[in-house]
Amino acid sequence: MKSLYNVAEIRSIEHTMAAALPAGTLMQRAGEAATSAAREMLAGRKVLVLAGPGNNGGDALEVAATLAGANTDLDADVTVLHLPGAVAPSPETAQALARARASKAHFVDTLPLGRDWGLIVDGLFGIGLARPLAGDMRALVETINALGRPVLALDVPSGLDADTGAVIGPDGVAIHATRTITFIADKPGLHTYEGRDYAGQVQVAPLGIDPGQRPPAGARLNEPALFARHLAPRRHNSHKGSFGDVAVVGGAKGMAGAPLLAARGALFCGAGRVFVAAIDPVAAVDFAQPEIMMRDAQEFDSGDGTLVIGPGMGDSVTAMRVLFKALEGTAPLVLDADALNLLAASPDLQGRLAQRAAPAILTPHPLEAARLLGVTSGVVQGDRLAAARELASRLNAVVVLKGSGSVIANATGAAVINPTGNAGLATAGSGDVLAGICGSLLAQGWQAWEAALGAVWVHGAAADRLVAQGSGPIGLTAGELPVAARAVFNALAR
Ligand SMILES: NC(=O)C1=CN([C@@H]2O[C@H](COP(=O)(O)OP(=O)(O)OC[C@H]3O[C@@H](n4cnc5c(N)ncnc54)[C@H](OP(=O)(O)O)[C@@H]3O)[C@@H](O)[C@H]2O)[C@@H](O)CC1
Ligand SMILES: Nc1ncnc2c1ncn2[C@@H]1O[C@H](COP(=O)(O)OP(=O)(O)O)[C@@H](O)[C@H]1O
Ligand SMILES: [K+]
Repeated sequence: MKSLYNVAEIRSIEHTMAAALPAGTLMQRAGEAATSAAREMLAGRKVLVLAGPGNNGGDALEVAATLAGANTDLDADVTVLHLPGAVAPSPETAQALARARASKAHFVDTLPLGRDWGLIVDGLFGIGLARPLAGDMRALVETINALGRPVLALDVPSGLDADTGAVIGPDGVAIHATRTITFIADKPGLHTYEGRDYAGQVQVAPLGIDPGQRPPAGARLNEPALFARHLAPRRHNSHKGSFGDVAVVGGAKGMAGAPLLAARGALFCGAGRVFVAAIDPVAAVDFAQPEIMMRDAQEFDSGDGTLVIGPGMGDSVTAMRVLFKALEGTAPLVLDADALNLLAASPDLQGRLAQRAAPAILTPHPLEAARLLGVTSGVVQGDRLAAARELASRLNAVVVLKGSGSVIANATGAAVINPTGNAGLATAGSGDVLAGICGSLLAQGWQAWEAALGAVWVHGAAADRLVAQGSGPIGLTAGELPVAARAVFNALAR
């Protein structure tokens, strides 16, 4: 299981472990693990080690001491930019400083000129960063980022909030790492919002702490194991009725494509029968996808089928009426796009949703989530896990808060961050496809929680597959996703 621990949880594990080990052991282990990572990354002799005032700086000093130690086979030329704080360092950091001072590393207090570093080790700040980087520290981070050299961040890229993935701001800066070696356990902020861009490749160094002995984490990374029980080869003796009906409700004038994309998402991920119930019907058939049955939303009765409601739906009286009827009914629901905006404008509809017994998945992007919560999208992005959990609990639904590192949360407070997907998905219509995939899995009998996890994982993996094949990220189109999702899904089911 890929657990994600927040700073309070990490501190508590650290506290327990430190009490059971000789002083300084954890920092020495952090230094050893980081040194191995540094050796793998070296792209030249010259190494710059940035050592800040706290224990993150202590880790960096351990790395410097080992890379430039008497026993090393490396011919590294190590420079330590040491930036001690006003208060005395912890005993373990003081010990690391003494070791680094006794090594061949040379110490400086301003950044040397030149840009030919074979590696930069970022040990400025870790999980103890308490406020935005300012003054000289800010200028240093900006200069380091402008050098464009390989950077190994220790624990967390300095300036990034390990809980939220936000650069600590307002208008903050953070180190852009090539790779982050994070200690004790993985952290949510490395995988969502700005975290993926700043952390680069993430490696976990457990420091000898047995994952089995850690308390349960508040969040985790999405992986097929979380929805694997629904992944089974199809029985020979099956028919289209075995895989459920999906009806996509949407498509106001000028937005007919959105429900078609959702319908294709549903079809290519295995729903038995797929309908589009259009608010403003424009075509009797989708010639590119004639399997999709076209209906008029005002007359359509979906029976027990799953409803995906919202793509391109608009905010007309008809749209409102159709949404109201859906909330009154007992069908499993996926609420997306305009359905979420209509919901945000109506506390009555929100109350009805919260009281439904049938499953519901909501797929807001950050602005839709902000409207539902009555805050700005900045507030939502500032703590994506909290926003997704709050929405899920208020509306008694599974919530997918979309964007880099989508967060899936449920009403009991569970939160999962999705690692698949890439910026190729930042294109109109990709969210519609996701909503359709969610509906498809619900229609095939998946529980809402697992349907959301599976759909988000497959949707992201489809985009990753397209990029690997050269069809993106630039210019990847939403219409390519359903076929790629089918390939991903079948590979999983096998
Ligand atoms: N303990 C252990 O067993 C282990 C710990 N480990 C390592 O320790 C790291 C946590 O260490 P930490 O708690 O010392 O915090 P850290 O991130 O170094 O920063 C705190 C310092 O920064 C300062 N400061 C904060 N914000 C600032 C700002 N904006 N601008 C300027 N200064 C600012 C703050 O000063 P103050 O706020 O008090 O003024 C304080 O001096 C963790 O990420 C991991 O790398 C590993 O070795 C594993 C074992
Ligand atoms: N940088 C990114 N990394 C991963 N996924 C992304 C990224 N940008 C967008 N996405 C995904 O793409 C989809 C976009 O959905 P949405 O914003 O609703 O767009 P639209 O309404 O145009 O379809 C979501 O699933 C979102 O998580
Ligand atoms: K750091």
